[in-house]
Amino acid sequence: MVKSKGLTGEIKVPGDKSITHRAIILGSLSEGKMKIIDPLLGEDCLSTINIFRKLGVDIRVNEVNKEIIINAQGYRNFVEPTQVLDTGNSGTTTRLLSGVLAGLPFMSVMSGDDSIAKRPMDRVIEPLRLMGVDIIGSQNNSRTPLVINSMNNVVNINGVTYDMQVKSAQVKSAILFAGLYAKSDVMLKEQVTSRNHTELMFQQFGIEVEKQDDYIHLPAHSIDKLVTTDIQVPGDISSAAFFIVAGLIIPGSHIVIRNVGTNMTRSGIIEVVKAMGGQISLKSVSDGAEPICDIEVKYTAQLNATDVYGDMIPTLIDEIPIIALLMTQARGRSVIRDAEELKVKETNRIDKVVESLNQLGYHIEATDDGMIIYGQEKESMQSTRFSSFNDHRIGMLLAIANLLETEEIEIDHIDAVNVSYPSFMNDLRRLQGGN
Ligand SMILES: O=C(O)C1=C[C@@H](OP(=O)(O)O)[C@@H](O)[C@H](O)C1
Ligand SMILES: C=C(OP(=O)(O)O)C(=O)O
Repeated sequence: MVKSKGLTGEIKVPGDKSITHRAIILGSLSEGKMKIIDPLLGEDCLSTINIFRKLGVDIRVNEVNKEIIINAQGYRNFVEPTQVLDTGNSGTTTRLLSGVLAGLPFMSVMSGDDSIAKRPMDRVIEPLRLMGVDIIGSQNNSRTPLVINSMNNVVNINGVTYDMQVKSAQVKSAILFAGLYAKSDVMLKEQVTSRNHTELMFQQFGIEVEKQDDYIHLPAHSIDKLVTTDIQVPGDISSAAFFIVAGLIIPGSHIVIRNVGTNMTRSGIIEVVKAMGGQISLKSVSDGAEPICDIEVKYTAQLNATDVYGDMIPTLIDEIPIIALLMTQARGRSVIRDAEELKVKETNRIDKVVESLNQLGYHIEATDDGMIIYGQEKESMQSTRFSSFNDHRIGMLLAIANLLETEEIEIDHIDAVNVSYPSFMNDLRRLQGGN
């Protein structure tokens, strides 16, 4: 007997984190008033907002209407910050802003929390230096704090032709943001296509970024083409993922998740659920720059194992913790590979997912680039005291995993969920109550 009854009802998850960050950045760089509708107001996006406020941008948050209003004077009117810019727990803020700050005629210093201090920054420092940016980082240019300093207050950024070595949308975006100010074109090639929200939003702001053969092409002096616009943010599929999986694995569940962003570079979890035989269906709501769907899931008694690897990994990288739980419920052995990037997230998510699911009694093993999950093999829990390790996605994974247990578990540092989904526990309770 599982503890929870089925989750039922409708839900709207908060706005997409990646899209909200990019809208704050582009709205701040442009001139004029713009609105971000249904943004994520989680801690990571608030870190991005606070940094632009320190650069002098007028940004208001209306929590009631769920809007961010930016009244910007353009990047030329930014002021030199007098303090270290705090990126909190947000890798996206740190990496994307390293590209943005590169084009500003002053010195800025960025650093974040203990987790950010461990995350690799050489991946952005190296390409930015190739573009002529004066950026240094601690630990031999590999970690925060990052110091970005325009020589004699003159910005001099070159374009670059660059074949990316890491599978990372944050690195791609850092180069593209720096490339906005470049005096020659940027040509960027990815090994594997990562989320393309930066490219799509550049186009919404009037910038002619386009794919040329295998390269993303950004013309020189693109910053001068920026025209501000309002941005409607779709629901975050990475947040929806927790309820997609809960709906599939908790007996009696039937959930509709409204207005979720289903951009193909992000929606790998849908393909995984289909491959496993999960009851899921999508109904298109809008087919604009970022496609939006309602997603309906129903409890599925018979799920089959599947493997996840290669080009699929960037399309579901943040969902892997909760996909691993889904796989524990499937018949057979599932393998996740090519996912070494998980080791450099808020925590080492290969280790922390395996440790947490093992403690719950599941049979799962860590590998060098992923994990092996032996479905439907469960022993009793080793202890009821767990930790999110200050990683929001591990916290939410544990809260959903607990629904399958007869005993209540304790999750230390569950507040970590505020990074990407502040209303997560409330939404979960609401679905448990059936509305
Ligand atoms: O560009 C982005 O908004 C993000 C890209 C991904 O990181 P990487 O680019 O490091 O893979 C993802 O894990 C992160 O949550 C958000
Ligand atoms: C990895 C994540 O975010 P970031 O890299 O922005 O810290 C995440 O949200 O799971």
